Amino acid sequence: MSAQNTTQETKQAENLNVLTQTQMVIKEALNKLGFSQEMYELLKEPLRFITVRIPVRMDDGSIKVFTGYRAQHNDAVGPTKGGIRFHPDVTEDEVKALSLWMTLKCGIANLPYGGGKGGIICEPREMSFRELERLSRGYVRAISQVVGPSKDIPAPDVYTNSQIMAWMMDEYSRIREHDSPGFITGKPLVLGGSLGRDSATARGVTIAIQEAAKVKGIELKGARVVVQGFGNAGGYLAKFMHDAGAKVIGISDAYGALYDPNGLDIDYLLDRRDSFGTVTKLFKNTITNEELLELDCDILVPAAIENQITSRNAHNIRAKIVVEAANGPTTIEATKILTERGILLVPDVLGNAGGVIVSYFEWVQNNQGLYWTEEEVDRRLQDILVRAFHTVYETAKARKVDMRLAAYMVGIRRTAEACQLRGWI
Ligand SMILES: NC(=O)c1ccc[n+]([C@@H]2O[C@H](COP(=O)([O-])OP(=O)(O)OC[C@H]3O[C@@H](n4cnc5c(N)ncnc54)[C@H](O)[C@@H]3O)[C@@H](O)[C@H]2O)c1
Repeated sequence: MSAQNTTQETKQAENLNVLTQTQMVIKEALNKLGFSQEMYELLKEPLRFITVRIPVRMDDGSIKVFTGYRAQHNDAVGPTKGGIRFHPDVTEDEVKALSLWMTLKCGIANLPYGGGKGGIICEPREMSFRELERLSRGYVRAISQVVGPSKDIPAPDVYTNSQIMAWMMDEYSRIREHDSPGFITGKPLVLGGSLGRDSATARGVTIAIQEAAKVKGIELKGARVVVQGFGNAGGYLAKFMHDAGAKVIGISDAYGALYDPNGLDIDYLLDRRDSFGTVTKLFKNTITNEELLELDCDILVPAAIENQITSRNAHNIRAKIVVEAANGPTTIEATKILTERGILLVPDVLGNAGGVIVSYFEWVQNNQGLYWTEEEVDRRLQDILVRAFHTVYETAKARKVDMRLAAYMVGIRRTAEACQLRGWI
């Protein structure tokens, strides 16, 4: 058998379905915590999942019908919470997996929420501003019965932003006939957004990197950092790393990657980036995303999409720390390989929880009508994430499990207990 065949078979054998991968780890986490098989049966899928059809009048006068989803994983702890993704590759399983991850994040950060998530199959990069507005409003009309400030609270995700949140909030407020800022988070500041929400995910990733670097004895000043994805999460993160004195030697977007062993000019790249996080198209000397991931560096941050580190390339990763800003960038198989190789992996449900934590702060501020300073937001975020990092890290050590399984154990426990206390299981 040729080496090429073996690689292909390994790839085929590896489970790349994000939902079934997540279910496997949830099952193991519940087992380790001593919960029953029935608990797994309840938590392996969202409690509620709806599919909607959204007719949109396009600029040329035609009508296009889009498919959207909303998943509500579990509301035993409180209302469900999670972003809305606009992407051509959105699938039912992806939205479900994303909602399960939101439950885990809220559990790790101790927020009074369960997980939710939404998505629309569309190509926003090819739609006009007005078409995007009509699609956003149409989605809210389609899901308005099952969402709300004390039911299910959406937020931004891939290819959605504060403008889209503003349209959605406006549509919901019109339907309900009263102002409802607490319906959605990630809003512009003048519409009840929170200071620090835009950069919250990257701030959280930065805190996780700082704690992981301490554990690994790596000095952040001068550390070589590679970031895959240059959108909301990756762009801010590259900037924060640069400002902390680290050397950002590689960044990428959907079209390619840039590499400079002496450090890239992040401010310049952010300046030239478009609203979809694209910048590499402007350059000739690009490398591929695959090459980027295997660069010699201290800290690697996948901040784009799923299944980027798999059994195919995990042996070639040269970073000492991998912090997942994206959701689901590393497969279960690759997690094992990285852990065996002594690479410290900070999993998504911990690494990128900063987004939902500051979304929670935004919702709290909307509910109380009293707004906080950016310093207060940052201080509270720091407190929660430092505690969460060490809880997960200590669990991994004490239970002799990898960081992902430890994070799942910490994250799922509260929801499982709440289901028991409510008498559901
Ligand atoms: N924004 C948040 O608050 C938040 C919170 C938690 C998790 N996340 C996760 O972080 C990741 C990125 O989200 P974002 O909000 O920064 O999205 P974004 O839309 O702002 O940016 C996405 C970036 O990824 C790049 N990209 C897209 N497809 C790619 C591919 N195939 N290969 C390489 N790069 C690709 C894009 O070019 C862009 O630079 C997602 O997994 C998202 O779920 C985001």
